[in-house]
Amino acid sequence: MEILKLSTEADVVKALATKIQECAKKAIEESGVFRVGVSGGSLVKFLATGLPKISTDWSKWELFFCDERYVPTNNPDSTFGAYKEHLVPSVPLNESQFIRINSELPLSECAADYQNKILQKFKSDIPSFDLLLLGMGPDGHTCSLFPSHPLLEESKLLIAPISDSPKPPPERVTMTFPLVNNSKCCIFAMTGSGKADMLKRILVDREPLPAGMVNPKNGKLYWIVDEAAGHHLP
Ligand SMILES: O=C1O[C@H](COP(=O)(O)O)[C@@H](O)[C@H](O)[C@H]1O
Repeated sequence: MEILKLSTEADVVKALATKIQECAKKAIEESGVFRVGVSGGSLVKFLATGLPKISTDWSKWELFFCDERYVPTNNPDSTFGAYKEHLVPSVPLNESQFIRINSELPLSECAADYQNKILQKFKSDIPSFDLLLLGMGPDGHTCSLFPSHPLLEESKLLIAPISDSPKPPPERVTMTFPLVNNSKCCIFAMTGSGKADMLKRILVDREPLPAGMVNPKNGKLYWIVDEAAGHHLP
């Protein structure tokens, strides 16, 4: 694990974009495709600001969702909707490069359908994403994996439905730890003092909270934080 503590949010955005560019280059050279999982929340703004400045073969990108809210794309809570509005207009990505949930299916079918879409792309039992871009809520959740929730123990499903998310909206689909921790690289990016206490609990006190359970077994893990978020970190 590597922690990059940088001065400002602009520095975080730049360092994040650089790491993504490196990961994409490596993946495209090795396999001709870059498969990346994205999260929602504040990460959307970081990517919409940083990614237009990188150099990459955008046609080789396939984008998946670490978690997605079970709402139609035109709902303000939709993570795909946020990328469609804030990222897609600024980079040469087509909407078809985003592998999305079908929110017209019942929730549990929607999760199973999304898992199948991922399995078909990877053609392996437990896919290994080139990169997962993760956020952390002030309660320590990542993806839609919340503290003390039974989904933290999920061992069979790679993509699970959740209907009792403590953060609205309550219905979502999410990657589970067997999938997250099989990725080649995970990067957390966060800024602001609202994350500082939880970062200390996870990275210094090592409390077993969801974001602290991200630990790719054969991959790399980076935390990129600004001075305010990393206030309690050495
Ligand atoms: O609800 C969610 O929250 C987390 C954290 O969001 P942030 O705004 O605090 O960065 C996000 O990573 C996740 O994808 C999203 O569904």
